[in-house]
Amino acid sequence: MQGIAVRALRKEFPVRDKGIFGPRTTKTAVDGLDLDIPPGRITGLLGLNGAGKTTTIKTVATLLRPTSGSVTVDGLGTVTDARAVRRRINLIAGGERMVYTRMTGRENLWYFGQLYDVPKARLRARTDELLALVGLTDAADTMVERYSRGMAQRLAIARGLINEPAYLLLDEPTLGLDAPIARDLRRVVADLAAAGTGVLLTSHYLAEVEELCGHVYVISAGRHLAEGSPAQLKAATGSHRTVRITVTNPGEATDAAVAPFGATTRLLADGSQLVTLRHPDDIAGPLAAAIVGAGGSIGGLEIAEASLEDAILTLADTPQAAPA
Ligand SMILES: Nc1ncnc2c1ncn2[C@@H]1O[C@H](COP(=O)(O)OP(=O)(O)OP(=O)(O)O)[C@@H](O)[C@H]1O
Repeated sequence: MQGIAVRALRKEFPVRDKGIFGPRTTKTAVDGLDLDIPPGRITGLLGLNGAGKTTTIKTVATLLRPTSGSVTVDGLGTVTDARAVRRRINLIAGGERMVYTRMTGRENLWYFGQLYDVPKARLRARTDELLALVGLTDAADTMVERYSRGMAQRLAIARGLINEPAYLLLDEPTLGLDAPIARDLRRVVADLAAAGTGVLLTSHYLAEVEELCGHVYVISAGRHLAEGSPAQLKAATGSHRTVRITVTNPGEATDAAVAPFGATTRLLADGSQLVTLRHPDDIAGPLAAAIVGAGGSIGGLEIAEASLEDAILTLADTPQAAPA
């Protein structure tokens, strides 16, 4: 069976409630999750802070053992066949650099390549390819302790690709990266997925998720909340477009004309008036016509499409999103 299959995954951590002498309890970080990460698709995993995303990714990466339930990668269990699973996957976590500072960039890739059993003949070429891919060719023989934060993070991305993983696990991969490098990384990830790599992505940058992901799971308190393509999630939550119209000659007639649409108006510092309307339909035309009909002069019109961010915020606000 191809793909990563997460089935009824549950992960509890032992915790002490009030300091180290407090009573022992357990914290349930993941509470019965089912996820499918097929080859060739970028699958998003979204949720607010503490929803259980990192715990899920670490469990898929064989770094944590499930309390119950299972994770399989191409049919191989992450507990029973951990070694074989590790050859098929790799993890890039934006917050952690996961590279050695007392080695050069090239030495790091060489070292990790050997850990992943990349054949030596292939490793030399692969190292050069990856250093070029992340823009570190010139810094290849510099100690990582002299790298900037962004350079170290780019090296961590190259490290994550060293074994040409069939599945790539990305936990906030663009966290703290400069915009052009983040954009390059997104392109690399999209190309890898187009070539057949299965990707699991968590990111707080919802525009990034919207751009890349074919399917998104939304979780809350370790449980499944919603899933679908970004377009389906937006439709399901009834996310609204926002229309903003600037009127250069404000007056009561404009207020009266836009009121039936449910629009709000606000006077701006330059004396113009901003009319704002959130609506599921394409209503900018009739709204603008009503303003002009009432004698208003339009100085600007802007339509912001509904975003995945709106959809996630709507989901987070729904009662079932609250932790039980
Ligand atoms: N080792 C641990 N011991 C105890 N509790 C933990 C441990 N790791 C995670 N947790 C708890 O499990 C829950 C889920 O954490 P997790 O890091 O998986 O969430 P997340 O969705 O990745 O959050 P964020 O967006 O903040 O990174 C949180 O309440 C967290 O405090």
